[in-house]
Amino acid sequence: MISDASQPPQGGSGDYPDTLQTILDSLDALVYVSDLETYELLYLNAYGRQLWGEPQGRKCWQVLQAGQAGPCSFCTNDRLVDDQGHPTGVYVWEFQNTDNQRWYQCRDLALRWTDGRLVRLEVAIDITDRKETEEQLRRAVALAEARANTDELTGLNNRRAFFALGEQATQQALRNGHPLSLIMFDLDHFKQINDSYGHAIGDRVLQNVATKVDSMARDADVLGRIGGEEFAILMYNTDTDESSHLAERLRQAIAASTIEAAGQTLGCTASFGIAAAHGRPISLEHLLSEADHAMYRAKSRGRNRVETAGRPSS
Ligand SMILES: Nc1nc2c(ncn2[C@@H]2O[C@H](COP(=O)(O)OP(=O)(O)OP(=O)(O)O)[C@@H](O)[C@H]2O)c(=O)[nH]1
Repeated sequence: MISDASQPPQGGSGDYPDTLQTILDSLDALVYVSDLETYELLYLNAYGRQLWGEPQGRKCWQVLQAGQAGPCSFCTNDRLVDDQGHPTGVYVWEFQNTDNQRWYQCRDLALRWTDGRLVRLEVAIDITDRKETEEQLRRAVALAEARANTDELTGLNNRRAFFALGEQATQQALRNGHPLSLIMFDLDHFKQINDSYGHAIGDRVLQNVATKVDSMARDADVLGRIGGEEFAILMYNTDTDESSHLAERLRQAIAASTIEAAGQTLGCTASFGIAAAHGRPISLEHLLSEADHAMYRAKSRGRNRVETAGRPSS
């Protein structure tokens, strides 16, 4: 349409056929034309003039964007022509305007202007509302996913997430021939805390323990609350010496840690079981079962201790 015009329109002047001018000016979309080489803004419809004023021979990056000292780094001009300088067709993209911060879906096209030079025609519609809805949806999905994987009380991975992440880490360790070990622990006589002080205070004890685990484990470890008062730490690339060391430090930290509740200072201890893959093609399930047996050995040998699968008790 525009390339057929006898004169390039000059942003609302009367030298363009009235009806076409009216159509362009009544669009709820930005339409502009700029010189592909010099960036001079040759045409701006009413939508654009209302937002950015008259072009007055200025360049597109001076009028339509903010803070540009030269052609915009995100300019799509080079996508609109091929190596020989021939127009390549419509290029569609989405972009947040640097001046008014609105999001636009832009349809860009190189074409010959009335005087033969190559120009860029852009038709851009405001998609800010759609972008905001998409962003809200993305956040809601991320939140729902996080909630589905997180233990509400402690903020650690829940059992489901622990197994999902743990399975990945186990497979990876087996594939790469890396050591893998697992610490499991269960609070001692926790029922007594609930029975004596109530469930809410029991919850605070669980939160306190979770905070300790979280602060002492490494970022790469997979932590989880896998049962009521049962926790697990899967340690990638770690042998039993290292996991025993962490378990012992954790045991001591939990035993030394207290909370103030009901006018009293409350503490608890935990019993630990450790198992390691030792290069065996072992499943996470199997590893957990070995750690569980070791943990029950710790319970039966007096609690508040660490036992390792396949090693005699010390
Ligand atoms: N406060 C609270 N208690 C929980 C939660 N989940 C499980 N429990 C309690 O944890 C207690 C576990 O009791 P038991 O399995 O008998 O174990 P225990 O008393 O710790 O004894 P041992 O494991 O043998 O040392 C029960 O009283 C459960 O109600 C929870 O989310 N919050």
